Amino acid sequence: MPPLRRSDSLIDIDFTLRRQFNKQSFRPGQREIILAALDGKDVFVQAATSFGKSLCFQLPAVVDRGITIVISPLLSLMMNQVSALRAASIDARTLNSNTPPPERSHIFADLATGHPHTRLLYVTPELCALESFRARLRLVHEQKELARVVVDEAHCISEWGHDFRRDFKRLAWFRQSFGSDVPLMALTATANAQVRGDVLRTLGMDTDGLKCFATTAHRPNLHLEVRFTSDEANDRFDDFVGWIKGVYERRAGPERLGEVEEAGERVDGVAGIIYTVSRDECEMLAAALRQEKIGARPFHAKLTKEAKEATLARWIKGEQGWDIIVATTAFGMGIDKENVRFVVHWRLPKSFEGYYQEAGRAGRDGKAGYCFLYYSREDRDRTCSLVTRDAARGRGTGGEEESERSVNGKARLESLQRLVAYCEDTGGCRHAAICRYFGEEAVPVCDSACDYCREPELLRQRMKSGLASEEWVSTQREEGRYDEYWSE
Ligand SMILES: Nc1ncnc2c1ncn2[C@@H]1O[C@H](COP(=O)(O)OP(=O)(O)OP(=O)(O)O)[C@@H](O)[C@H]1O
Repeated sequence: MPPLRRSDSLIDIDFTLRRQFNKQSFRPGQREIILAALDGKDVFVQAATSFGKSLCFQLPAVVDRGITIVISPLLSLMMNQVSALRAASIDARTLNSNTPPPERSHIFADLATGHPHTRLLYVTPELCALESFRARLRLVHEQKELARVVVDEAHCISEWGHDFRRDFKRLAWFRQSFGSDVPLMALTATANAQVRGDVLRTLGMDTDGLKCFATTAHRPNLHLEVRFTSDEANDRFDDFVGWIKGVYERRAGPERLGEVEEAGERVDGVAGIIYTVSRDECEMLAAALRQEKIGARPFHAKLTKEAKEATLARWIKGEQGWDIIVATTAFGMGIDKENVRFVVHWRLPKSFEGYYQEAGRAGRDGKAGYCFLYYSREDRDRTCSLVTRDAARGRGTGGEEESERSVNGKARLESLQRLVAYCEDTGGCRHAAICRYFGEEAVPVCDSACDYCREPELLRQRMKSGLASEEWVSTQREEGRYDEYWSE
């Protein structure tokens, strides 16, 4: 039996938006998605980073009867969302490895009533694979109180995606167990046609009743640029310090200072993220920037939970000295700070999707965000050897796992190659290249928001003078210089 629904959701949603979510109006597309969900449809949402996808399942969860289960790949992402919802007096909770025992008991007792008070329960895909948890959900379903199942970052389902996670595939269980009684919603910012097809098939959403919403991946407020470099030039640090100090100087100048002070900001209060690939580089770079009196702090998986939480909280608050996070990719999806003004990729990321997800942390308030990526051919070879090594890891495991890994390895390598081609392409708009990558036919309007559209000739010159020649790089490669160079 399908869960009971409220019938007056049309009236409810504007009121709920203002009262519980403290937002004045829906962004384009949100209302339609929310109404389709409230209508009991399966919904697939593909929308650019910062579109406001979370509201599309959070609001129905508040308006509808029953509990909404949200499956998410990252603990930090779940914790951020749960604390924001609880601050808005919405009964949201999370069950994961960090959940304290009393909270865990509370959630289990709540589910055991069959009529849970919890509106949204965030869980990991691993938990959904456990029989004990499944039994609890069956009980809630029997009471017609399982309102919806949401799969966030749904691209993790597909081995053709850059973030494939085996346990996401097992989410097929929901449709197999509950049929169309329990509507599903899957959301992602980064899926190509193949990944999309996999998500829909795996979850059993590929039916006539499905409502698909896809918006462009284009983020017109992101200024995209590739900065070319080489091992020999080794000039990233000076280049970045020159750039950020230039930004501070302009903010301190007569034209901008009044505006900066009026907004209650500091001249050097420019929030940003620098992505590095290794822990050592992350630590060293943050320390070197602090030596230059730039407020940079490291963030990587080996820091204690307390250190990470403190760093994140101070950066989000915009405290002096905590302006820039220097991070490994441990700091990625789900970071929702609205005034991040720049994202720098210190080295070539491992995938096209990863790059665009991370760049998408900039400019979430709709104002300009600067995204530049330092690209060298030596890094290209290092990253390629890393991705190839990762792909080889599953060899010999046999069966389904081996075949998944081999597909995923191939997909990752392909994605990296497309990113390399993007970096070395000096013949067209960056925004258009990104939209093409995600399978869009329409060409976005760039309005000088990329290095090509601003100064195509300069871009070509910069590439010519900035990169090492292929001959040089291949000699180095043959000598094994790029092997085993990075440890994450
Ligand atoms: N209707 C709205 N009015 C104002 N702000 C909104 C609205 N909807 C969402 N937002 C805000 O937009 C920001 C981005 O939303 P959200 O985190 O859901 O993005 P997302 O689409 O999941 O992006 P990503 O894929 O990058 O994580 C949040 O701060 C959210 O509060």
